[in-house]
Amino acid sequence: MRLVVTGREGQVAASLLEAGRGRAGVEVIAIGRPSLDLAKPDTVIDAIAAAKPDIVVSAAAYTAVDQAEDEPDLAFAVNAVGAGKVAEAARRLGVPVIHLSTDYVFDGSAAGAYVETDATGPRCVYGASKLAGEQAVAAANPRHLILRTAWVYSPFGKNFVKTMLRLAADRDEITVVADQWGNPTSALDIADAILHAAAQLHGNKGSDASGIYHLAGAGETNWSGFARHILDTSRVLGGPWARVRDIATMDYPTKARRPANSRLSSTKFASVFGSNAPDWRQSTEAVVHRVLV
Ligand SMILES: NC(=O)C1=CN([C@@H]2O[C@H](COP(=O)(O)OP(=O)(O)OC[C@H]3O[C@@H](n4cnc5c(N)ncnc54)[C@H](OP(=O)(O)O)[C@@H]3O)[C@@H](O)[C@H]2O)C=CC1
Ligand SMILES: Cc1cn([C@H]2C[C@H](O)[C@@H](COP(=O)(O)OP(=O)(O)O[C@H]3O[C@@H](C)C(=O)[C@@H](O)[C@H]3O)O2)c(=O)[nH]c1=O
Ligand SMILES: [Mg+2]
Repeated sequence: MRLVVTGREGQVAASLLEAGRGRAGVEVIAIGRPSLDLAKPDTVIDAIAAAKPDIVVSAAAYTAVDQAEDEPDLAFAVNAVGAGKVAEAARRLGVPVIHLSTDYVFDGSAAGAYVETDATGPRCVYGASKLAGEQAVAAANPRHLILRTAWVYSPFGKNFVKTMLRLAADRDEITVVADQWGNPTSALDIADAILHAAAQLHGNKGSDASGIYHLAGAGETNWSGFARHILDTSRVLGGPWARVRDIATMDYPTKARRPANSRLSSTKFASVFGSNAPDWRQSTEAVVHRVLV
């Protein structure tokens, strides 16, 4: 089974490349700029066809949440039009697409964890562009899994774990918002889940599991709790530590509005594919360990 993933150095792409190297019968190829540029739709079809996928994983995206407020056209070009082209490329080749989306499609006003049928209502440009991407993907290729995940971190690329470790190296105290709740998710776990689902899609060409799925780390926390667990883990391993002080969203002004609650229920993914992401604490510890050691 040959997976072609968009984005060469993104967290999910890098994690899939690593996971693929460790698995017999699985080959993972990453394609990205300049041969595949989501902002240039006419590059997409040829770049994906040339890579000869059995399954396409659409992981590349414009992910700079605050910057997107100033560049809505580019965010939509990449996350909506570009994503749709990736799904179309897969359809033309007769293969499924697994497309990554986000908790930021929700407005955050729900009391509990969001399920796939809950109403969306993005509060920021990034979230709106990703929601438009979901719709473009579903319209372009009937064989699609749209995996909404959240708060992704990994040993690769830029993420909150690395930011906290960097800040702790030269500060005694870090202030972090404690009123936005969600599910930190390791890209290493996302890669495992994608390979698991891809094997079922590939082995079972007729069955239709197409649709939206939530896939996020088990358990829940807020950004402050996440920061504290990152730094407490680091301290045990002899890495940097700082005190984490809880603040409110209004004390940490940002261009983009983020949902106060973006917890995702991963029950549907578990029941259809028989696998789930582990608890966020355990996966955080594994990633902090890899970043430090
Ligand atoms: N990060 C997170 O917290 C979350 C992410 N997601 C979604 O999961 C997916 C994977 O995220 P993650 O791995 O963290 O993303 P990253 O931000 O780590 O990587 C994004 C990738 O997209 C590539 N990219 C950006 N613009 C273009 C373009 N115009 N053409 C081609 N490639 C482009 C980047 O390439 P380059 O390296 O050249 O810049 C990079 O490889 C995305 O769809 C994202 O929206 C969902 C929830 C949470
Ligand atoms: C660095 C920092 C952030 N924060 C806050 C800001 C924000 O509310 C929260 C997380 O900060 P970030 O900049 O990592 O958040 P953000 O870039 O919004 O993360 C999001 O990225 C996109 C791609 C997604 O799809 C989402 O699931 C989510 O992971 O923590 C602090 O309170 N203190 C700090 O020192
Ligand atoms: Mg990996």
